Amino acid sequence: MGEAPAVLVDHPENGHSNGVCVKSEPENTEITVDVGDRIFLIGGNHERNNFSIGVQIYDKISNNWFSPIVLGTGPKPSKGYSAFVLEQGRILVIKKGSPRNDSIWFLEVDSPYVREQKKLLRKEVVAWSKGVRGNAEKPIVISGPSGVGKGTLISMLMKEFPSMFGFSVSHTTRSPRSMEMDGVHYYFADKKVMEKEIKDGKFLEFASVHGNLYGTSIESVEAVTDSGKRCILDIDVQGARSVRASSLDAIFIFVCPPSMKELEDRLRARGTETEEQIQKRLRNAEAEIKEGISSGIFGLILYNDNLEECYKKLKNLLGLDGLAHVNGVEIEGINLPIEYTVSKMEDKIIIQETGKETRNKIVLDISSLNGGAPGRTRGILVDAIKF
Ligand SMILES: Nc1nc2c(ncn2[C@@H]2O[C@H](COP(=O)(O)OP(=O)(O)O)[C@@H](O)[C@H]2O)c(=O)[nH]1
Ligand SMILES: Nc1ncnc2c1ncn2[C@@H]1O[C@H](COP(=O)(O)OP(=O)(O)O)[C@@H](O)[C@H]1O
Repeated sequence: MGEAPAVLVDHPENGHSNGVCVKSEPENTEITVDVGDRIFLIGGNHERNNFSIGVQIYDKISNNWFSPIVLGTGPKPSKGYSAFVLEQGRILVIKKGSPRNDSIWFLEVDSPYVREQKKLLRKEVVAWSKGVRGNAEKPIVISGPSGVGKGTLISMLMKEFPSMFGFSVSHTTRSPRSMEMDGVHYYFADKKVMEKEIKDGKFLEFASVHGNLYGTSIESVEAVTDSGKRCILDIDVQGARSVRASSLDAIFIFVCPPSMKELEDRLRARGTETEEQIQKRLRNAEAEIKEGISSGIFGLILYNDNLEECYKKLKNLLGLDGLAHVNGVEIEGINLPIEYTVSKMEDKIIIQETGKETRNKIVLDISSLNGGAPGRTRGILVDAIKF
């Protein structure tokens, strides 16, 4: 490997590290990407092993090839690749013929993380990070009036996806219900102790709800995140407002009842509150629903009429059934067509199906990427257009 490859790089802005479009031939098992003084060869016969594609670097100044340390779990070899150089020292790699949860990857070549690792390891370093659609891994805040079914929906989600979700256990000064366990449903706290901890900055948010103090400790959320799970918070509208103003980048779902009468029936049927408590909850419900719908805090509103249908919709919103609504368009994962051309226009990657009468166009919006190696790169928005 003593010379530069016959480059299939199309670089109208030669020498710039941003916005360079690289074309891939349909069946290229490798791709070269030009970034400043370097050419990155991704894939090809230089695979690290069968499990992850390899990366080689050609240094234009010294005319030398070398192998960097490749951090992270990279993509498996594929039938072909397309690649684009993005800002912040990363290369977007689109894999051909891959399952939809494995088609978009980022090779970080000069990101802050890679620069830090280079310093630490005193070697050339690149790092893989898988691209994740939308906000798939953000914590989920679920609010709604008492008795609407938040707890029921959350239990269903945790039961079906036990390794995926973790519940943020709140603190409360209310008394436990007969089936509730300390540390599982709530931390049942003494008011004075909880107030002191709030003062000490241990809480992400807190609120007085139906006459009791409730709050989410920072520790509760961190414990879930540390275990690698996606955190679910069941908190009231005031709490949701505080979380929105905090640094926690969450998605906000508000659950509405089909009617006030149905809400009342559910609360009574649950049989966990006294008549007085039920009346208080119902009085508060109207204001909560009004605020939930009109405050702009909640990006997603669910109507819990038929439980199964509502649960299905919830899974759909969270992308758990392979379907997700993005800008009102329903599409299935990032399922790339078999034959396509790919191009980049500013912050959008346009993948256009070829060779068929009905051609699908998929647009990946990469304008608000976040995260990255050593974790996932999040924030890809996907839109699909049929024409
Ligand atoms: N702000 C805030 N609200 C919470 C927290 N934990 C629970 N809540 C809310 O407090 C309200 C009462 O909860 P709970 O006593 O369990 O009664 P339920 O809603 O009738 O099941 C609900 O709206 C919960 O969403 C919390 O940590 N912070
Ligand atoms: N869609 C639904 N249809 C009928 N009953 C429901 C539905 N969703 C929940 N329930 C019932 O309503 C009651 C209140 O639900 P729960 O999950 O405790 O509400 P929340 O946590 O919002 O206070 C429970 O007895 C639950 O079984």
